Amino acid sequence: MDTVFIEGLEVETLIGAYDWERGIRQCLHLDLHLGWDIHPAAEGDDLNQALDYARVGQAIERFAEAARFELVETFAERLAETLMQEFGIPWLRLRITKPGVNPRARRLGVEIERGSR
Ligand SMILES: Nc1nc2c(c(=O)[nH]1)N=C([C@H](O)[C@@H](O)CO)CN2
Repeated sequence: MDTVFIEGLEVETLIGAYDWERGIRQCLHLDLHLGWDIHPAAEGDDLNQALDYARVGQAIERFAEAARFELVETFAERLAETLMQEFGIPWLRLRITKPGVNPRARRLGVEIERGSR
């Protein structure tokens, strides 16, 4: 299956399991690969047939704005459900990196794949 992707998207949200994290907003880095058949959009040169990555980005911003989770796992699961439902995405891979947690690690976070190709 073809994919539409968004890499290195930064969002601010309330996220964290510790008390000191419940009163601040932190940055998460998102990489998404979204399964989508691009043929209909390409044949008609028609945005209405495309998975509009601008609209997906806006939906992610809205989701992050409202989210109040402790774990990046929960953020990932709920965001995947939201995007698949709202846009009819059949499959996605989502990687979430939480910067600044461990200075000895280059990156840490979670990666999930949901749906079927
Ligand atoms: N697997 C996870 N481990 C940890 C998480 C998490 O969301 N998933 N969160 C924390 C803390 O919130 C940490 O990020 C604070 O710096 C610790 N481990």
